[in-house]
Amino acid sequence: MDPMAGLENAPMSEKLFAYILVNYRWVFVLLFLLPLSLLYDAFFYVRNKIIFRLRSAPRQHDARVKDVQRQITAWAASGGRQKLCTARPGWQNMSFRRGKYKKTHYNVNVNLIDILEVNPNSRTVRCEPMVSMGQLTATLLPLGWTIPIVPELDDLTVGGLVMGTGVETSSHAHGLFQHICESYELVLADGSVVTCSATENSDLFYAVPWSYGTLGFLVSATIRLIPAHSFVRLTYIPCHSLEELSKTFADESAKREENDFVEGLVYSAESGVVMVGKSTNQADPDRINRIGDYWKPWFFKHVEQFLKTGGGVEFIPTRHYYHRHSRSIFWQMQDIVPFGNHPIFRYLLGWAVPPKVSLMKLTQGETVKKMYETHQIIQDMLVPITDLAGAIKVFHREINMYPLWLCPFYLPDNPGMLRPRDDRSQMYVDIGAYGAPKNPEYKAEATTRRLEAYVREVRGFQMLYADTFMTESEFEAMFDHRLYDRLRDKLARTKDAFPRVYDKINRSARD
Ligand SMILES: Cc1cc2nc3c(=O)[nH]c(=O)nc-3n(C[C@H](O)[C@H](O)[C@H](O)COP(=O)(O)OP(=O)(O)OC[C@H]3O[C@@H](n4cnc5c(N)ncnc54)[C@H](O)[C@@H]3O)c2cc1C
Ligand SMILES: NC(=O)C1=CN([C@@H]2O[C@H](COP(=O)(O)OP(=O)(O)OC[C@H]3O[C@@H](n4cnc5c(N)ncnc54)[C@H](OP(=O)(O)O)[C@@H]3O)[C@@H](O)[C@H]2O)C=CC1
Ligand SMILES: CC(C)=CCC[C@@H](C)[C@H]1CC[C@H]2C3=C(CC[C@]12C)[C@@]1(C)CC[C@H](O)C[C@@H]1CC3
Repeated sequence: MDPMAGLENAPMSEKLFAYILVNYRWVFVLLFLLPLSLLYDAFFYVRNKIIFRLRSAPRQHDARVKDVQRQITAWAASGGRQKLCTARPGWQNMSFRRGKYKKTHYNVNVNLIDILEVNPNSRTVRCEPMVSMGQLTATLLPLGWTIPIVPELDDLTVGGLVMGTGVETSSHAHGLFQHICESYELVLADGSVVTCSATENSDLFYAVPWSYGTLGFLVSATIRLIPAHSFVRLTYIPCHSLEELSKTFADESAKREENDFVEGLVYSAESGVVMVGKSTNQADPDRINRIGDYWKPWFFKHVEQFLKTGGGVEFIPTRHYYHRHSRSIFWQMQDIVPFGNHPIFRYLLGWAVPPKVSLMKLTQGETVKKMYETHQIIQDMLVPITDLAGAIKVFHREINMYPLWLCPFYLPDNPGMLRPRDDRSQMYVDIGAYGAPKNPEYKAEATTRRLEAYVREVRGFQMLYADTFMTESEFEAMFDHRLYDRLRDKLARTKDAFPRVYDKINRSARD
């Protein structure tokens, strides 16, 4: 990254400071953020153990819901002039941005952080909204269960994934995070508590995903469980042309019964590796690879080798597979600790990484933030899988940056914000771009706007944790607001209480 960009006329001392901040950020990360991250995790580990022993969470849930209701009553009693949002501070969420609205809206504390019930009979797990993916896999796997989609990264929360979205490499079979949820319990703007599912208050059930907390507060979600296996048998298929890559990826994604996981990493305009996984309890001991062990190379670097060696098969412990990109935060760690994948670093300090995304966000300061805004792209664009090759060409032209993450997902023709092209259930692919574009013409706003226009043209979607530069009418062309608006008209006080989605996610609403 060029730390001097935008500082051409600044005093020398300021330029030097910016240079150190950006290029030697790793010193601060190693000395402060890693120990802080460890302390933070250790605290919650002990806390969860105690709560689990006391079995206290289910008893406390009703009281916690009443507390959310009480806050809404207090808001109404105070005149209800401000709009409502959750009180979760902006630095804690899994996005580069913080909502400016947190400072102006009425903050409702929805601090519900426990797993309420693991029910093997109904094959469901009931979670409060702040339960994280790391917490969920740590709890469920030892019991022999898992949820069908475990979105990576560890700190993603159930609430954020329901109100936003979640996607993972099992999504070609199971859909998005919303599609594995059986019901939601919400506190609405009039203070009432409702439960919704595909058969009860179904309009609300289908309107909640992608509503970004603008229809009500989620206080619990019931999520489907499937049996967990010990290993993922992962086959690496190297591809040496765009045609081969997109065809292999689409063909493997279409095998919804056969393949439990499908993922692609694109390493250049003409090469990539498609990975196909199958859950199993039997592993060939000679081919077990515990990729999550701290001394192991970063996963995306490991996968790249298969382009040269010609493919292979490995057995990866399931939890290691779920969190395979966590240590390297996909490939963002290479910009933060440039020598983070060096064997000496891995053996000495690999056990302490990654630093928490939230703490990096909290401590990044204006200079680093500006560098990321100008020189990095963090985007996920969702397009019909039939457009994959065309989309990779567009990404190559616009950003010329690798790796790109490919994750297929099945989009059923359900009511709600996300209508598949031609109103027909079909396979989509999430193309994730995280890093510094190599195209010298890259301009954050102009380039992202061109990518957004392309995605609208092919009837795709943009993930909204990322920066969006769409106007409101472009946004409404991408997302179907009919059911959402009907619900906002129908549910008492909702329009007064909550902003519209666009008001929360557009670029000017976020710092
Ligand atoms: C029937 C049942 C009821 C429960 N009821 C409650 C309850 O009322 N309240 C409550 O709080 N919890 C409850 N739990 C969940 C319990 O708190 C979990 O065990 C806890 O969330 C994590 O367990 P652990 O770390 O001891 O798991 P372990 O199996 O010991 O952890 C496995 C590994 O995961 C790692 N790990 C642990 N947490 C994380 C994380 N967040 N991110 C990344 N890695 C992690 C650990 O370091 C360890 O290496 C319940 C679980 C069950 C099965
Ligand atoms: N693998 C993946 O699929 C990845 C997904 N993401 C994205 O990250 C986001 C999730 O991150 P996370 O940090 O967990 O969530 P956030 O705190 O970012 O929350 C996302 C949205 O959900 C709303 N929300 C959260 N909890 C509740 C609740 N209990 N009731 C009502 N509204 C709620 C928030 O409202 P408010 O603004 O009022 O707080 C916010 O608008 C999602 O948007 C997801 O798409 C990011 C990386 C990877
Ligand atoms: C798998 C999917 C769908 C998305 C993954 C997105 C993540 C790679 C990004 C989401 C939030 C991003 C942030 C950073 C890195 C990339 C993400 C984790 C930083 C940690 C980069 C360094 C900055 O100083 C702070 C950023 C916070 C958000």
